[in-house]
Parts: sequence; structure tokens; C-alpha cells
Amino acid sequence: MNLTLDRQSVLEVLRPVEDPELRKSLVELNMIRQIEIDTQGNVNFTLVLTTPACPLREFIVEDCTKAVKQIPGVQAVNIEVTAETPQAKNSLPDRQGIEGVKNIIAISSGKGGVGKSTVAVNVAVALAQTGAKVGLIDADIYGPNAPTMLGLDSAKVMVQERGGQEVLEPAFNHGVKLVSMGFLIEKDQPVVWRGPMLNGVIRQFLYQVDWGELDYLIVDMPPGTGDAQLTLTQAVPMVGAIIVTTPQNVALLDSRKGLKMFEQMGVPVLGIVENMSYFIPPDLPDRQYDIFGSGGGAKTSEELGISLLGCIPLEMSLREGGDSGLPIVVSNPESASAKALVEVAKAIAAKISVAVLAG
Ligand SMILES: Nc1ncnc2c1ncn2[C@@H]1O[C@H](COP(=O)(O)OP(=O)(O)OP(=O)(O)O)[C@@H](O)[C@H]1O
Repeated sequence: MNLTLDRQSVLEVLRPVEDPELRKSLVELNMIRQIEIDTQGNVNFTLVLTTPACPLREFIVEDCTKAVKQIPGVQAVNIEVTAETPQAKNSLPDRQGIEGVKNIIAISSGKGGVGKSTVAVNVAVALAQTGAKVGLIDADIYGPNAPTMLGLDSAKVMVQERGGQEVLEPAFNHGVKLVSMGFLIEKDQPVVWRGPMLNGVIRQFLYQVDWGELDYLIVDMPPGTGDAQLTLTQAVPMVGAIIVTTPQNVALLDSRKGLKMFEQMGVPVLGIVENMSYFIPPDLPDRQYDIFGSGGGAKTSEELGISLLGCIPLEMSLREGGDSGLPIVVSNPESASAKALVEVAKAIAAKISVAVLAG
């Protein structure tokens, strides 16, 4: 190759560099922009990733740098990394998207108490920490605990008048906008939701909230596969669903209706998160006890052909973080569970990019 130091050559050497997730050329994906070369031989350009939570950011930057250095005369390569989250298909014939919201993701579980809300809240905060714009709908009618977990226990959703319509102003903390069933019901009061009433609230949470611009809107689904779940999956075009399970329940996943419901609704299941995978004692943080056996999540995910996005340990500080309104990814980012949750958030973001861009 006869290369001279110009923009064309920069594009030429970058063309074989692929996004490892999307397996397509960065140049073809229009991820390389604003190439500038100064008289000293410094090459500057912008690399536009498909998510600020890109797990392979460093590798891509390294690959680009190596490629550009092949051109004779290059002194230094300076890459400014930014991100533009791709927009999922915004409307289907029977489903209406939410203006300004790029990707809607369901976090679901077959059973209650497996840690679905813990995962939803920490994934939301972890995505926000990378710079993404994130909203969370706590649609768990039986245990709306996202407000507590986000330190928004005493928050109220404000109603604003806009263009003759009432819109809810979401609560906000740790970088995440939140609406919750918990804001609408009295604490410690048992709630009996009748179908139409529940559907009304869910529709309001989707369409009558001032969400603004969001890269990701995470829906903490009620456990199981009842009416509320159907309403939610039928109402909006969801880019995908994540299933949270525990080692004890993971083997039951394939027979559970959850997976089938999403499939039937045309919502791809992007992956499984195994929670409470192993126990880390607080006084011996280097130890790991596989109380429920090991490898169940990996085996089931292989059998089902669905990715295992991560395994979260059972750690006391994770529960304490939830109870005190400081999610573990904020209060103790060095803990094993926080690190695992950050990896899960990145894996989800990568899966979404692939689902949207690779079809
Ligand atoms: N990996 C973990 N380590 C320690 N505690 C955890 C872990 N995951 C969840 N918990 C705790 O278990 C309890 C239940 O978790 P969570 O509320 O997230 O579950 P859920 O599936 O959303 O439950 P529900 O269906 O009742 O809403 C909480 O007290 C939470 O702090």
C-alpha cells in the first residue's frame, strides 16, 4: 500500500478495523468523524461509539491507533471518544414509541424476590455513570422498591400542565429519572389493582411523563407473566428483555412462561443475569462460596441459546446499599457485586447496539 498522510489514507487504514461487537467496519458504520491532520503529522479524529457504556472502548481505540500509525509520517494519534446511542425502531404498526426515548428495555423475572429491582436500579445507575441518559419505570406493583433503592423514598411525582395535557415530572437521583408505583400508593397499604386501572397507570408512566431525551428507558417489570406484563410488552416497541434469575431457579427458565411471552410478543430476550450466584462473606472478601452449586446459569444459557450477561454474588453490602438508598455501584464500586453489575450494564448496552444496528 502506498500511503501518503492524508484523510483518505486514514480512512483506508481504518476501514479493516471492526467494531468487535457489531463485526462491521468502523468506517462503514460512520463511527470515524472529523479527521484532521496538522503539519507536524498529528492525526486527530473523533470515534463515535454506539453507547457510552461500550465495554471494548480501550480495545477499539488501541486498534485505531495502531492502524493509523502504519501511515508514514504520523507523529501522534489523538482520538476523541464520544457516543451516539442508536435509536431502536420507534414504532410498529400496533405499538407506539415514546418521543425522545431511544431504547426501551424490560427487566423481568419469572419469580419475585430474585433481585430484579436490585439489578434494574444498579444497571440504570451504572449506565448513567458512563454518561448515558437513563430513565427507570418501576412497574412492580407488589413491591415497588426502586424509590427506596435510589434514595427517593420521600419524593413525589409532580404533575405539570403542558399543552393542555397533564404530564408527570419524574423524580431524579444518582443520574436516573424515576417514576414508580410507590409514588402513587400509601406506604404499607395493601393495593388491589384492578386490570383497567393498572393499564391506565402503566400507559401514563410510558406516555405522560416528561422523560426528555433518553438513551435507555429501563422498565422494572412486575414478576411473572400476568396482565401487567402483557400490557407493557404490547404497549411500546421494546428493544429487548433481560431475565433475572437465581441459581435455584435458573434450570426452570426454559419451562417458565416469561421467555415464551417475550418471544410471542416479538421482543428479543437479550440475556440472562444470574443473581446471588455465590456468597462472599463480608469478613473474608477474598472467599467465595458456591452455596447453590456453580455453573447453572452458564449451562442453561447455552441450552437456551441466550447469553449469560453476568453473575452477581450474594453480598451483604449489596442489600445494605439498596436499603439505604445508595446503590452499590455508587457506595462501593470496588466490591465484587458492583463490578459485576457494571459489567452487566455494559453487556446490556452492547447487546442493544447489536440488536438495533445489526438487525
Ligand atoms: N446479590 C445480592 N446480595 C445481597 N442481597 C441481595 C442481592 N440481590 C438482591 N438482594 C436483596 O434481596 C431483596 C430482594 O431483592 P429485590 O427487591 O431486588 O428483588 P425483586 O426480584 O425485585 O423482588 P420483588 O419481586 O419482591 O420486587 C432485597 O432486600 C435486596 O437488597
